[in-house]
Amino acid sequence: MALIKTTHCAYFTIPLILRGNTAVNRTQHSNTMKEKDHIFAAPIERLGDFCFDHQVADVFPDMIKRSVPGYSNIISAIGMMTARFAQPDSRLYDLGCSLGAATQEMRRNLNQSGCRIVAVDNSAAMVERARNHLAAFRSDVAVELLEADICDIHIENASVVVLNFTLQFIEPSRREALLSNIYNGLKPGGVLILSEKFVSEDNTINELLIDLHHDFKRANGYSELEISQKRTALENVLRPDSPEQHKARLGAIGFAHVDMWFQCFNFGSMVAIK
Ligand SMILES: Nc1ncnc2c1ncn2[C@@H]1O[C@H](C[S@+](CC[C@H]([NH3+])C(=O)[O-])CC(=O)[O-])[C@@H](O)[C@H]1O
Ligand SMILES: O=C(O)C(=O)Cc1ccccc1
Repeated sequence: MALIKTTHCAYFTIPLILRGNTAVNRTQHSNTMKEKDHIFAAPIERLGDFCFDHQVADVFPDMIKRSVPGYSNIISAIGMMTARFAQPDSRLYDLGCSLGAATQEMRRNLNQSGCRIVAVDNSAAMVERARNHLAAFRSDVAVELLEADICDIHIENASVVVLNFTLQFIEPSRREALLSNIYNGLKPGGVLILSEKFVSEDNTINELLIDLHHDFKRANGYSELEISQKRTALENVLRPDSPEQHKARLGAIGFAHVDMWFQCFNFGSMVAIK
């Protein structure tokens, strides 16, 4: 198999996508939402850091479904929590919205008047596709889609804030300020839904959960090469905290109630209420 050289991004310069054994020119495929993730299928000679570029955005629904245990359950529960926690005339935030899966579920379940959803991502490729994706559904709920760094936006009048597998990509030294900004922008009784990949503080359990996650990926058709190359590409950019670290930080910021509501292997979701 041919080696694919890259520069900064793990796959930045790859001109082709692979479908089974066939290399296909990307421009022939406009139906990006149905692309299968083969990004790490071929050996990559100089593996750079993982980033959310056009290549990832094109395969993202397939990638996240096959890589994150519980992802679709979490998206459904975000809808359920929206129905419970949304307050009239408030804002709902989807921070690191990617293609807008959580935004769309919030929108479908919103049962209060005068609300607006603010969906934010700093990847131009994601925002472009999210705009098309969200435009495909009929809804009376206003959605503001911003291409911005979630650390730079002002959060206000919020009843629901979603960080669905986004905080893990934020520089660790900036996480506390971001969460404080969210806390300050939440109304009393408002909720933060925080989904993350976790590291376990017990080494044996940590290794077990990582192995089980890799089994999950194997069961979803990823090869050993795909698993190991993606793992390397993610090393410097996805830095997980432990559930204990998350709980302590959210409590110290001021959240009145914090707990894990879902966990599968080393992935899970927490709820924090102001
Ligand atoms: N500083 C930042 N500012 C804005 N966006 C950022 C930043 N850093 C990373 N992102 C964005 O956060 C998203 C993380 S994916 C979220 C899935 C989605 N929530 C979903 O429910 O489908 C999770 C994953 O791929 O594991 C990407 O779209 C990044 O561009
Ligand atoms: O695939 C992984 O190993 C993950 O940790 C999840 C993931 C999913 C999509 C983009 C980046 C990481």
